[in-house]
Amino acid sequence: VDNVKVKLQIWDTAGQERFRSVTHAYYRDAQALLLLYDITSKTSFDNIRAWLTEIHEYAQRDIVIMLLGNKADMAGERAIRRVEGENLAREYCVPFMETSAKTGVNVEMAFISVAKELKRRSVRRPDELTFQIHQYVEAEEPKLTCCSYF
Ligand SMILES: Nc1nc2c(ncn2[C@@H]2O[C@H](COP(=O)(O)OP(=O)(O)OP(=O)(O)O)[C@@H](O)[C@H]2O)c(=O)[nH]1
Repeated sequence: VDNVKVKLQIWDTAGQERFRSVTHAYYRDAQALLLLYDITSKTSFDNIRAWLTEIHEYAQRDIVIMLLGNKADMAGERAIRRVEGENLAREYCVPFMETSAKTGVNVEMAFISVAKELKRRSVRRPDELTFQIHQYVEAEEPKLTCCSYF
């Protein structure tokens, strides 16, 4: 990323409620979290609030979080409007985008955004323009604004 090597070790944790007690161990020391819901599933969207509350409690305070509405390729079966994802993200002050693991849309963008933000936090030169994940994502997703939940 911008001539700096950023190595990501990616863990895919179980989203199901019955594994909730063990997932703390996975993200307790994580530097970044991609929190996904399925745009065709209201239940998965509704679960995001519980995840965000839990992350707030157990994760590192300066964790980089990104909310992703996945299965964007299934717009015909959409249960959650894009604006609902945007509003939730705004409420918790996290960047948001819709992705598709099937078509790949925004997948690279999501990882690059996180990598850039992690790089910004670890490498700071006085003359360097400060990268801000929200500004970077907002350039792509102009409707986002930020507050300070995390
Ligand atoms: N059409 C479509 N299907 C997807 C997409 N992403 C995942 N799927 C499908 O959705 C199903 C569930 O995907 P998983 O990756 O197992 O979901 P998960 O959230 O990791 O599941 P848990 O680990 O149980 O929490 C699989 O059948 C995937 O092929 C997507 O972007 N588009």
